[in-house]
Amino acid sequence: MNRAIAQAGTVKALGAMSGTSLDGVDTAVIETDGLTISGFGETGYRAYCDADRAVLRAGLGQWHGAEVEAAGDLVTEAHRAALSGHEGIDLIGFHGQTLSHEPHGRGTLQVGDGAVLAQALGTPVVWDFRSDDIRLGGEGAPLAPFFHFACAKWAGLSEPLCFLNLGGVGNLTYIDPGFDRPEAPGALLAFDTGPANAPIDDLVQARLGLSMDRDGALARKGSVETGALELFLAEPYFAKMPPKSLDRNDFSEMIELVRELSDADAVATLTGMCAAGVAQGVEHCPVPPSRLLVTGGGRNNPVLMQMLQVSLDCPVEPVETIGLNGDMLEAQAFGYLAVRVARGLPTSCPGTTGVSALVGGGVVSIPVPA
Ligand SMILES: Nc1ncnc2c1ncn2[C@@H]1O[C@H](COP(=O)(O)OP(=O)(O)OP(=O)(O)O)[C@@H](O)[C@H]1O
Ligand SMILES: CC(=O)N[C@H]1[C@@H]2OC[C@@H](O2)[C@@H](O)[C@@H]1O[C@H](C)C(=O)O
Repeated sequence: MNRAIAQAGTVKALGAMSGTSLDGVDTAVIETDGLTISGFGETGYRAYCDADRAVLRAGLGQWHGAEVEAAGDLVTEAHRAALSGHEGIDLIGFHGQTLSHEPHGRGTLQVGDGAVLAQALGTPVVWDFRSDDIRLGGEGAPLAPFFHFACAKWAGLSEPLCFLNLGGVGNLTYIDPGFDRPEAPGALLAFDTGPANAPIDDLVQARLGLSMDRDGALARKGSVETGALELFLAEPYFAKMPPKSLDRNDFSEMIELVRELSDADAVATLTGMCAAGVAQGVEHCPVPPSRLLVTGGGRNNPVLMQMLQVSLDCPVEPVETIGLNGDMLEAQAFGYLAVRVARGLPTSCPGTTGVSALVGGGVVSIPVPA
């Protein structure tokens, strides 16, 4: 019996995440028993080249067909390369690449084949983390909150706080570390706050051939167009109570709201929309958070971080402030969640996805000896 699938003890899990920004594959080792974090190990990053990104972009919003197949093959191969070479791994947590997400419609689609990876790498792989949650009426996302809870415990935090991921999409996790289990009612509240970097990336790519507004250089020169911001916040999503989640392109019409603006004003306005979505989301927290710990690439954007700081009454800091690696938190999360799935522990609850009951969904693929 594989150690990681046994019912106790700390194991070395290797997590992998390819997120909605389509920037590349993050990999990270985490030592855990599925409850507490014992340590963080080596990390890796394999960037997608422009040709890779074009294949993935062609699959966005699709559910079937040649573009989905091509994206899936690319993701599997990219992960086979990225996950090779790590020593002494007991279990792999493979998220795959989300192409489409419509939890109360067609469901959710993450491409990449964990069974192929298990066989190629000779290591058990946990994958397809979101489907069971949706089958039980949940949003299927966000799933990192159970890991954020473990991180808060690892850091010895005791006051209610929030983790905020600023990737292509933003997601917020409210945590009350006073509880001893993430699934305890009241321990967690989580949801997607709105678009984060995806619309900014898409606009600067289309207008300027840039992959991002690096360091907020453009936003710094621009001004937020308040009319567009008000139209954005009038979107029904923001009045909706959690649970709620988003597809990467749910707000792609935002680009229309800034079409007539200069590059700097358009980027500043999209950045302001991201911050406004977060500020609106924090209002849902049961008590005001003592601090907001920011992870994901958006924490590197000083203009966005400043907009968040002036919008909130608590300190807004990168997760590095408490010794975490904001580039790798999602990869670590799927290593952590993989151990939980393998050991029959929940990975989502009503407070994080609106699922009707605790669920620890996922497929465990075991390599067949040659
Ligand atoms: N120095 C920087 N300045 C501004 N933005 C940055 C910087 N570094 C990264 N970013 C932004 O962060 C994005 C990547 O963030 P991240 O890797 O967390 O996204 P992801 O994990 O793919 O998305 P998600 O969490 O939604 O799945 C980039 O596409 C870019 O927009
Ligand atoms: C369907 C899907 O892949 N959603 C992603 C996306 O990217 C950020 C946000 O929206 C979050 O809800 C989720 O990913 C993170 C890893 C999560 O599940 O916690």
